[in-house]
Amino acid sequence: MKIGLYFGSFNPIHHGHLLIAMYILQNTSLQQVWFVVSPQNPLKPAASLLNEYHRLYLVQLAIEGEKELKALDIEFKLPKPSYTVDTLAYLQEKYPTHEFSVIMGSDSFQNLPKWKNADWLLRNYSLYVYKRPEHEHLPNYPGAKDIHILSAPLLPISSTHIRQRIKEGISIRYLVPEAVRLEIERNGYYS
Ligand SMILES: Nc1ncnc2c1ncn2[C@@H]1O[C@H](COP(=O)(O)OP(=O)(O)OP(=O)(O)O)[C@@H](O)[C@H]1O
Ligand SMILES: O=C(O)c1ccc[n+]([C@@H]2O[C@H](COP(=O)([O-])O)[C@@H](O)[C@H]2O)c1
Repeated sequence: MKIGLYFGSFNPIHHGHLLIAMYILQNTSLQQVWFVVSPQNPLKPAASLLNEYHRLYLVQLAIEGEKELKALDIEFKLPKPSYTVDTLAYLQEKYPTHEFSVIMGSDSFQNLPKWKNADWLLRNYSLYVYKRPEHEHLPNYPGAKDIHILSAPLLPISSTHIRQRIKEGISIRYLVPEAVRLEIERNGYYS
């Protein structure tokens, strides 16, 4: 099966992420999208991170009932911080018959030279890249296997924006699925 891996902190997951996943399923040959929740991005501070199991549960709530979407906790058991190439090697060994590709926003795509073994990743995996505002420039990476640029609809929201709103006591209704909002509010996350 052809699987798109959507790596992220998902701190928390929001409609921007979900819209991309749906766009991928409807407009590419990928058959499933797996959200890989990263406990710790190597390039981001850990300070504002909600516990990884809570973030995973929020993803599960967000995708409940969607057969083509899955939430993965595999990086929880791998060494931290989470290097994408290590996770890819692990997944390929665990699911030898699946063909994996990597989905990312242009912010992550611009940052690729800072990633561990980025050349290996680019040479061996197809990437599905969509443009995010203020990250319009797409660098050219010679030797890359296959880079699909998507014109996906983008919502001008981010997890940072959502955390900020919660801190300021502003509603996050409609920015995240309702089940996610209720779970965040019930537990007082990010406040
Ligand atoms: N509104 C959005 N539309 C499309 N993609 C998004 C959106 N927000 C984040 N992404 C992408 O989702 C992936 C995971 O992102 P991440 O979990 O860091 O979300 P984020 O909203 O960018 O988080 P933060 O604001 O905490 O940095 C990244 O590839 C990022 O480019
Ligand atoms: O492998 C790396 O060197 C690397 C460097 C930066 C980010 N990543 C991964 O990219 C994903 C997106 O990160 P984030 O925090 O922007 O959602 C997340 O899974 C990170 O672990 C991976």
